[in-house]
Parts: sequence; structure tokens; C-alpha cells
Amino acid sequence: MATFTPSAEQAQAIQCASDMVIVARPGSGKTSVLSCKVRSLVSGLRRHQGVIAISFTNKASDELERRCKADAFDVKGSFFGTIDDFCLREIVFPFTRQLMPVAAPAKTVKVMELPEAVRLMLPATPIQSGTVANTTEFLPFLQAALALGFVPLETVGMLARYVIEQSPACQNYLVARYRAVYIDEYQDSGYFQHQLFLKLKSLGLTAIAVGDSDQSIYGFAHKDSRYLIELTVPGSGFAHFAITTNFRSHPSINDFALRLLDPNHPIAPTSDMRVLIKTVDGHQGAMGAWLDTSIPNLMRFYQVAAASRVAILCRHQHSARLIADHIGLAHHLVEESPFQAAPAAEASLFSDMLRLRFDQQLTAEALIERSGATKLAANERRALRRALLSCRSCLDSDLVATVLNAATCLLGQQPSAEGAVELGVVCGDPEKLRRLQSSSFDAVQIMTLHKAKGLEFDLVFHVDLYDHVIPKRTYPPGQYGVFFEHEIQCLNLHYVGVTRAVKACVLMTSNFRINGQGDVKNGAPSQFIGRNGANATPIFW
Ligand SMILES: Nc1ncnc2c1ncn2[C@@H]1O[C@H](COP(=O)(O)OP(=O)(O)OP(=O)(O)O)[C@@H](O)[C@H]1O
Repeated sequence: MATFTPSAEQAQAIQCASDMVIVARPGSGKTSVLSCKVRSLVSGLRRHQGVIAISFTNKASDELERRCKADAFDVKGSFFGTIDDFCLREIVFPFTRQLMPVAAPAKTVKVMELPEAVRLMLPATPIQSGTVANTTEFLPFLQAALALGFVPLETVGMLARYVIEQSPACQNYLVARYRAVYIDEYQDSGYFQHQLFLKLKSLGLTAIAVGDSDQSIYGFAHKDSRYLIELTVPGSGFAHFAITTNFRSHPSINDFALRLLDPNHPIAPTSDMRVLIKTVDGHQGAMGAWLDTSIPNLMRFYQVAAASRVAILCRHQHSARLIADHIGLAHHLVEESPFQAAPAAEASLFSDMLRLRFDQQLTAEALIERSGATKLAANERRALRRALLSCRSCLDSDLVATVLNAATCLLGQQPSAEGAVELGVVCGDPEKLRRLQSSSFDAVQIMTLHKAKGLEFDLVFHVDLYDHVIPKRTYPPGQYGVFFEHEIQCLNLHYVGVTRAVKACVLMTSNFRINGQGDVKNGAPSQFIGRNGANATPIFW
């Protein structure tokens, strides 16, 4: 924190004490600005008070918390976590029982994991079309689930918004405990997250939203940048700030990225263009071979100190897997969870405990915080910490039993039989286990563009830039011509990919591609290549 000297734009956003929305371009220092704001507000609060700081992922939340706590700064009673964590821990679990019977201990499950009799009570209105106005249609379903101790994951936002509206005790608690609410990545907010944010503002908390509609990439999950845009409209009740300077990327990368979005963005002439393009002969397999020799060369040329500062970003997981299979350099493939059958809450708990074994940065304390088990006596907390840390230190042969024991301590009950069986399968399969290992070793990172959100790398290889892939074509019945599916979301993904790069970004295509079904197709270049005259320098070697 001591080394952060805010720019004029950043300083204005830090100083503003009212409800506000900050539109922040990639690399513009929003995490630095947010941590300054949290620290300045928290210093004036009492010990039990704090702020609510919501991030999009646990990883982003851990980073914000780490920066806020730098130099042993006391964040007092502040909450750091995702929106679902907040809704569950601070609203749903403590206050729902005042409104309807909830069997203890309550746990989260996916709708499809609920007993059929409960699922049949879902109204005709799909959950994703739920609103504050039609929440009553969902109440019989919610009551039936809660009576059995189940909180349906897909309805957490709806339930939290309902509870906060109906429970004066919940409102009083939130107002007494929290002075402000910050939500990051607001462009990927859903309807109920937006409603909850507005409700907290109406209760008197200072409300601060940060986001960038050009980085909206979760439209497929019913997230919508219009909620961010609504806050920027005059009369919305939010002061509007923009932080625009990209401190992360080389100027030629920044110009290139902005030109993709805006045909009028001027590109400064340069003899040092850091966006390059390579077309490989062959398919993704040949790309792997090309990367084997090119990555070390480019690392030397751009003075990249560690392989972990290099990323290969793909549109789809199958492409990431193909490249990983064909690359000889030490690499870490970021994969989907290996748990498919265990109930969602157990899958996430088991994953966290296994990550604790492999990731020395992760702490038992972070897992206790994340689980919401915060009101523990000192001896209970010590015992829980010990049980969790055994997952790190136990022998491989004791891993399943140790994780089950730690999960039982944290859940307050034994995990399900299905969960226990799948845990055994995952622990016995080195490939599945590897998915939970963070790269503590120095390795090139391979992941999808969605997983790269919020991250930065010195050297980025942005692959999968094919026609039919990014953007994906669609064929509306009875219409002729070229049409794209969710073209703006695809463009945003491309923009997110390019702006992850600090020193250089290599766009990649190949003249053949293997699709998700394993078929070999012609690999024509993406329509985004050369868009608006944003031209990359070709690599001919
Ligand atoms: N005022 C500043 N002066 C110099 N460097 C800065 C300044 N503000 C931020 N940076 C640097 O810019 C980089 C990006 O900052 P940060 O990670 O906070 O960006 P971000 O806006 O959260 O990024 P994104 O939205 O793309 O994930 C970091 O390396 C940070 O140290």
C-alpha cells in the first residue's frame, strides 16, 4: 500500500464519500482504489463495524482482503467474499428462520439435487425470470426446501432479497454492523444482486459499484451489464467516476485493445508493437509444438522472469486440454472441478480442503471464514484449524479419512455417502487430483478466457481466434448472410484476453482446428482479427 501513488482520476474516486459508480478500464488500478477506500472508511469505525466488500471470485476477494490488510491494517468487522457467501452468511442462515421453519443444520444444494417432491413445487416461472414482484410465486417451493434444511443455490439472491425486505431484525443488524457496500465486477451482476445492492443503499449504507461494461462476459449465466449502466445514468443517485489509464499493459497493447472497441481510438505510431499474430500450420497440436520453442524465445526477448507469468488463454476448455496435451514445457492446466456427483456444498468444501493440501498460500483460517463458521469459541476454532491443517500434512493413504473428518467438523454433520464415495475416487486419481493443485511450481498457465478474468500475465498467447469460435456463428432460420451469436459478449472476451497482457500478447490461429466433438475443421481466422484496423504484427518464424 505504501508504494501506491494514486493518479488524479484515482484520487478523485478515493476521496468521494457518497454513493458512487466507478467505471474502471482493465489495469486501471480498481483493486488499488478499492483497498484505499476500504481502509479510509474502516479507520473511522468501531471495532464491531466494517464494510461489505463483494468480489466476483474467492481468489479476487482474497486479493482485495490481502491488500486491505497490508501492513497489519485492522479491517475490523468487514466482510470479504462473493455475493453468495454474503447472502448466505449474513442474511439467509441467520434470519430466514424468523420468517419460516428451517430444519437445522441448513445446507446449500442445487435445485436438481432436491427431493423430487420439492422440485415439483417450483412455479411455472423459471428461476432466472424471478423478480422482487413475483417472489411470492416461489415461496411454497422455498418453504418446502427450507423445511428440510435445503437452501437451493440458484435462489440464494432471491431468498436474501426477500428476507432483508421482510425482516426488520435483519435490516437492523446490517445497518448496525456495516457502513458501506462495495461490489466489484458489477458488469457481471445478476438481477437479485443489483436489487440487494439498491436495498442496502436505501437502508443507509454507502453504496459503491465498480465495473466495466466492456468486460461483461457472463451473459450466458444471466448476468447483465445494463445494471452497471443504469447506475451511470444521471439521476440514478450515484456519482459517476471513470478511471481510464491502463497501468498494466504496454501502450501498444492498450491502443490495440481500445481500437477493437472503438474505430476512432487513435493508435500512437510505434516501432515496438507488442501485439503479434501467428498462424500455425496444422491444428491445436501443432500450436503446442510451436509454443514449446517460441515461449522460451519470447520470454528471453521480453525479459519475462518466470514461466508462471506466461499464459495460454483459450475460448474453450477442450482447446486448452488439447494444447496442454501437446506442449512439452512445464505447464499448469486450470480445469473444471473434478467433483460431479457430490452435492454442491460438499464438492466445494472437499475442493477447498484438497487445495489447502497443495497451496501453501491458502490458510485454514480463510476456509473457516469462507464457511461462515465465525461464531466459534476459541477452543472450537483451534480444533477446527487443526482438523483442516491435517489435510495438508497427512499421508496420502490417510487423505480421504482426514478430509472427511475435517468436513464433518466444518459442516457439523457427516458428508453424504455419495460425497464420500466421490472423494475416494478423486483422491485415488492423480489426474483428477492435479486439477486442484495450484501451480506452486514454475509453469506456463493454460486456462479459458473466462478463468483469466481479473488476472494479469507478462506474456499472453491468445489462441482459438477462429471463425465459428470467437465470435460463434449462428444460422437464424430463413435468413441468409453472416450472423454471430452474442457478438458483443464475444468481443468483450477477446478484449479481456488481450488486456491480460503486461509485456506482449500473441494472437494465434492455425489453418485447421479440432472442435469440441474431436472433428478436424478448416481453421479460418476470426472476424475479430484486424477489426477496426487494429492490426497485429505477423510472426513468420
Ligand atoms: N497509480 C498507479 N501508478 C502505478 N501503477 C499503478 C497505479 N494504479 C495501479 N497500478 C498498477 O496497475 C496494475 C493493475 O492494477 P490493479 O490490479 O489494481 O488493476 P485492476 O483495475 O483491478 O485490473 P482488472 O480490472 O483488469 O483486473 C497493478 O500492477 C498495479 O500495481
